[in-house]
Parts: sequence; structure tokens; C-alpha cells
Amino acid sequence: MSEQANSSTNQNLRTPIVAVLGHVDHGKTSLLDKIRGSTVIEGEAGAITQHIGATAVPLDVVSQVAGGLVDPTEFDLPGLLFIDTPGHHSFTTLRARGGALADIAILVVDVNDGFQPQTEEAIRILKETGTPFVVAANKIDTVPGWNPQEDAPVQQTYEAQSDRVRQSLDEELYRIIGNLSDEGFSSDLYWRVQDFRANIGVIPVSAKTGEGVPDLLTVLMGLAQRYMKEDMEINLAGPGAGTVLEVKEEQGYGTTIDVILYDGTIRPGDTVVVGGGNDTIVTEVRALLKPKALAEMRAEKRFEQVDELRAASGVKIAAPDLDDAMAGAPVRVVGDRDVDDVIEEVEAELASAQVETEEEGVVVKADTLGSLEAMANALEAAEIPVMRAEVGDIAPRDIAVATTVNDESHRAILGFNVDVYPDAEQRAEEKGVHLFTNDVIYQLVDDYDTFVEEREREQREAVFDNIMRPARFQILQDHVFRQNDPAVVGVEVLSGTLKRNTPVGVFEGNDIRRVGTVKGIQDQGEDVDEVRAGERVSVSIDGPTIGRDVDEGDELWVDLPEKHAKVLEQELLEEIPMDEREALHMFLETHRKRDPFWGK
Ligand SMILES: Nc1nc2c(ncn2[C@@H]2O[C@H](COP(=O)(O)OP(=O)(O)OP(=O)(O)O)[C@@H](O)[C@H]2O)c(=O)[nH]1
Repeated sequence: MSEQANSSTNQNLRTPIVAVLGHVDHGKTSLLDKIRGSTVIEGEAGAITQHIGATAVPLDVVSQVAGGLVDPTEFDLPGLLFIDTPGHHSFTTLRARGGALADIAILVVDVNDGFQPQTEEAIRILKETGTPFVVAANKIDTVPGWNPQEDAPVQQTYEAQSDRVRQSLDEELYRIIGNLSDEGFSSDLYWRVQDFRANIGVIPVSAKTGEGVPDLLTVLMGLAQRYMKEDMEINLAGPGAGTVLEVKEEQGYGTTIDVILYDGTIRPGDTVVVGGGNDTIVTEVRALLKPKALAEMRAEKRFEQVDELRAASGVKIAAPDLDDAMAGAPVRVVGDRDVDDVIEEVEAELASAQVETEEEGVVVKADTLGSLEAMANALEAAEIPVMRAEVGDIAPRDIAVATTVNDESHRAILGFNVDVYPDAEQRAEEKGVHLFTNDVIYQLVDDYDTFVEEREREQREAVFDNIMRPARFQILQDHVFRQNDPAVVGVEVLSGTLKRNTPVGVFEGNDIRRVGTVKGIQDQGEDVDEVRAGERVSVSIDGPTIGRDVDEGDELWVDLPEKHAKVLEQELLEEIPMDEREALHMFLETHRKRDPFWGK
């Protein structure tokens, strides 16, 4: 039998592919379920068809659900194909010839929760891929006082609400419109949008009650028909082209690939070229599988075989040698072309998705080719160099790669939506490799940035700890408690911080004469490690004899080594207090009267 997503009269127009994105728990799955559920109903003219990884909603079903909103005679696109796995992971996976596979996206935003990190991330990805989208402002039924109208269009549902409820909802919707504007998108409630290319349509919906779902389908259908028709014109009878959605082990079939076919036709027996982790795979389709219709589904047989499949559709391909196939990789039917040309085409497409790497940088792992690319873009924008970028979980091998870098802050692995093998985790700890994993790209980049900043701060502090600090102090009159071995005198610190075990001296003709080392500091009989400007304490100084080497009333300086003075002036000036800065400047100036390049 022939399995088609299209109930179209025009064989050369394929179904537009729709992806659903949004923040966790904002209702992506529920919305897809609702679309599937509300379209199963009547089931007369056509019904939805379940594909592998996708659900096709034919035009007549859309118009049934949408009631008066859609006039089927205005349309010649066959319907809509919804990708079943929501979220931007699958969205980024789904690339087609270098662009996004999805023709349109629905960005789901919870009206109560507004924009969240993954909403923003989804928007950035949509922007990067230039994918048109609409916003489903979901969960409108949760507005306090809501009067639900099962499966009704927005207008009808609005009319059924009290002024207060309507006003509350409007406030939430305008907040979302404001958020979109912050992200650089002009948007409005969908019924006010004239040109959907210039303005994002916001559609209030409830995945729970189905309110607004007719509007959502209408807008999607209209958008596709109006602006995407040309892109949908393909040679349906030509050789199939698709993208691997998932690589899966299937009992009785071995390793299979779930593929979204976006162009042409595929049949059992076809030679196909599939992008692999190591080598490009050339194999022969053994079976094309689609889910068994619900009624006939028996536990042991989940699939039925089809003998032809046309774009756009989702299918499971069983074929030998698929173990190394990669999620996000291209699949091409060879047809009557030269197989080498097709291999070249697939490899070129893989190469275009490849991340530019440098000799020194971090290691990046991601779940799919598409997300790897998205990661690479984000890292490039953040000016983080990448040494290695691969699809797959974090394995011990990656730790080995990460240990080869010179710069400690590049000794890191950033994993997007991947797992870490337990032995890799242990190895990382042993080798001092830092692992970062997250399922929000920008969070991952942020976490890494924070780590680098923290490290730099620690390094500065370590330098700081080992650096002598400037200070000057005066021996007070009538405060000589001991002449020498060690000399014990009362002093006042004039600027800076005087610490124990620092060499001190007096300036003579713009050069410092070392007189000894401050051994101990006592503040009112208590030993202290350091003393700040303005304080008076007694200090013991190893070296000088009072009255011969230094006198009461003399000003003494910490005898800063030239190197320390240089680091302080060039790197740490911002970190030291004003009075210390002043002491440093005086110290440098005096030295530079003698030698203009001192400490430079
Ligand atoms: N009241 C109400 N609840 C909703 C609506 N849509 C979703 N929910 C609830 O919100 C929760 C999250 O919904 P999901 O559909 O799982 O959200 P999701 O975005 O797919 O979540 P992830 O797949 O985990 O990212 C569930 O408890 C849903 O029942 C809605 O329109 N109204």
C-alpha cells in the first residue's frame, strides 16, 4: 500500500513540517496531544495519520477542526506534519540541507509563567535558523474566573468571559508581546496581524480545553499557504531525502533509523546513503516501517511495513550497517544517480555542519549534529575556542582529549543534552577536567564563563597572596623600647598595610637603603599579622640599631622588590585600597626620579 501524508490534489506540493518549542512544562506535549486528540474525532473525510516521529493532519481535518475559520478551497497544501518530539533538542536535530527542517515552529509560552530561559533559547535558535513561528500563549484556562469553552475558537471563548477575566488575560498576553519585542520581534494578537512575515502572531490557547486550537491550526495553515507554498514545491516522485531523527535498536530489525523524509520518495530495496559518526554509510533499505494503526496494535507487532513513502513523512528505516548512523545526519536515496555523487553530497552536508576547531580550546559534546552546531554558534559568539566537537555522551576518551590543552581554563568539557559515563566522571575528577552539562545552551555557556571568571579571580588572589604590598610608617618620638637585636619601636602607619616579615628601608637620594626586616607587630600587647594605615602599634625590627641606622621620627618604607611593584601597578592597581595606591605611587615616583624605567 502507499503511505502518504498528503491528501492533496497537487502531487508536487508537500506538507509543511511544524515543530513545537518552548520552556519545560509550558505545555508542548499537551498541545501536540490536543491537536492529535481533537483531530482524531469525526474521522470522516480524512483522519490524522500517525507517522514515526510525526503526526500528519490533512487539510480537511484542519478545516473540520477550524470550523468556519478555514475555507479549504483557498488551500492547496496537503495539511500539516507535526513533529512529535517537542523541544529545541529535536528542533536543532532536524536540519535539512543546512537549514532547519521544520518549515514553521510553534513557540509555546505559559501565560502565567511568561518568558523563561528555554523560551529565550528557542527564540535565539529560531532567529539563527530564520524559521517563521507563531506563539501559542498557552494555559489561558488558568486565568482566575475562566469560563471554559471546550475546543472553541478564540473569539467565541473571549465573548464567554467576564470583562475582568478578559482584562487579566490581555495583561498576560501583552506581557508576552513585550517580551517578544525585547528579543527584537514585533508581534501582536494574531487577529491584528496583517503580514505574518513582519509580525509574529500570538494565539491564546489552552492545551487542556482546546480553546484557541482551531485558531492555531488556521494560522499555521494560512501562514504555510501564503508564504511557504514555493518552498513546498518538490518533485515528490524524485529520490527521497531526509534527516535522521533517532537511531534505535528494534527487536527483529537490529539498528534502525527514524527519519523525517522532506523530499521525494523512498521504497524498500532503495540504496541509501546515511551520514555516520566515522564513515558515510551506504546501505540498502530492507523495510520501511510505520506505526500500526491503534486498533490493530498488538504488543508483539508495533510496526507495519509500507512499500512506498513520500515526503513529508516520518518513517523507520530498517537496513544493515546502521549502527554508526547519527541523529541529525542526512539520508539520501541514490535513485538513478551515481552513488559517489550522493556520498559526496551527504559528506558536504555533514562538513557544513562541522564545527570549526582550534588547536587549543574546550571539548564540546552534544546529542545531535544540529545541537552541536547551535552550541558552536553560541561558543563562537562568546569567544570561547573549541578544540574538539562531537556528537555523543561524555566518555573517558573525551577526558583524555581535554587533558592535552595547555591553558587550565580550557581543560573543560561542555556537554549539551548528553550523559556522562560514570568512569568518565571519575577520570575527569582525577585529571582535573571540569565537566559542564546542561540542556540549555546559553546556561552551559554562562556556567563555563562563570567558571573561567572564578578561576581568574582565584589566580589573581594567589598572585596577590604572594605579592608584597606597599606601606610607609614613621618611628614615633620617645617610643624606642629597645635599641637593637631586635629594635622595638612605636610606629604610626602613614599609608598602606604593614605586615610581618617584610623588609623595610629608608629613602636616601631617591634610592632605598634597606635597614632590616619587620619581625613582629604588637597592638596593645597582642601579636598581630598586619596593621593598616592610621594605626599606631609597636614593631620589632631585625637589623638596625636605633640612633645609628635609623632615628626617631624617620619615615620607613616597605622595600618592595621591583617585580612586585610592577605587578601591583600593572595588574592589581584596581584591587588595592586608595592609601596603598598612594604609597605605591610615591614609592614608584621616588625610584623613577633616579631611574625612569624602574618597575616598568
Ligand atoms: N490548565 C492547563 N494545564 C496545562 C495546559 N497545558 C499543559 N498543562 C499542564 O502543564 C503541565 C506540563 O505540560 P506538558 O505538556 O507536559 O509540558 P511540556 O512543555 O511538554 O513539558 P516538557 O515535555 O517536560 O518540556 C502538565 O501538568 C499539563 O497537564 C493548559 O492549557 N491548561
